[in-house]
Amino acid sequence: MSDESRPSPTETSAAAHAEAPAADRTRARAAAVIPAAGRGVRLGPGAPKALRALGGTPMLIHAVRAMAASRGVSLVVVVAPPDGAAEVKNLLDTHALPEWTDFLVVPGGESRQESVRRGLDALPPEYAVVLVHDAARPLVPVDTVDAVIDAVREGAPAVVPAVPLADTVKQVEPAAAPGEPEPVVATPERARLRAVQTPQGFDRATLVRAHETVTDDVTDDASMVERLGLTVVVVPGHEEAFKVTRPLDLVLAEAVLARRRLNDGF
Ligand SMILES: Nc1ccn([C@@H]2O[C@H](COP(=O)(O)OP(=O)(O)OP(=O)(O)O)[C@@H](O)[C@H]2O)c(=O)n1
Ligand SMILES: C[C@](O)(CO)[C@H](O)COP(=O)(O)O
Repeated sequence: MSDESRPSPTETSAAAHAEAPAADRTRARAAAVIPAAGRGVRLGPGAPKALRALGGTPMLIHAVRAMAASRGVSLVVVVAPPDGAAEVKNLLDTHALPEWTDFLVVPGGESRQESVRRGLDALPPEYAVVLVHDAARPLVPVDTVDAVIDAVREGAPAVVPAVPLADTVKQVEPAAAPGEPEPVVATPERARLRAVQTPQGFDRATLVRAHETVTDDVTDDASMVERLGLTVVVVPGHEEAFKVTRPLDLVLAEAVLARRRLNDGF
């Protein structure tokens, strides 16, 4: 479908989707929630991080395309910066996106957790599988997205893509006062640690329950499911699914994109 004929994200209708049996996740349709409402303070001054350009295209559009590239994803819900929903709708209307995916835009909240919850609240009922993907991970390959969906469809309540660590990690005691040292209290066995990426995939009912139950601040959605006492399954992540957090990450992302364009003959 051309950009001109694709329905506006505001016009996308939940009724357009067929009902999937709640108990059968093997063929369940997946929706991706993309929290994109962060400021990007660690990236430095400028527009909200998701709206900053990567290879001339907003980072958010890369992230949306990464989700929509999967045939398993039939709805993408973008959680926009609170005052940026109109701009995000306009971006989705004016960039080429796969025709098999519908789009919704909702305003975000004060924290990532709150933004994800708002995205969940906007989901039409027929989606039994939900991915949560950071706008700040614009270059995740489609194979990683598909692996996460497959693992949820096979019955895991929660799935995270993860990679081994290159650095040794130390646990420290917080400094007693600013400028004071942070003594090391432990060195976890590196071979048992993983750096966790997104998209994280969930049985929808489980993720909704996790967000209703866990109210304290956490840094990812899977940890909320862990707190329910459920098992979170790990699938292989990908080095290109890194999070753009600091300025150097943007340099790396530009390089990865340039390499892809070279390989694709653009
Ligand atoms: N209130 C918030 C905060 C974060 N996010 C999203 O959560 C993802 C991961 O967060 P992070 O990389 O920490 O982004 P920021 O919060 O923007 O970064 P910073 O902490 O540097 O400001 C990002 O896609 C970000 O847009 C969100 O939707 N709503
Ligand atoms: C969800 C996440 O990307 C998993 O690694 C990460 O925890 C987000 O952390 P942030 O501090 O909100 O960037």
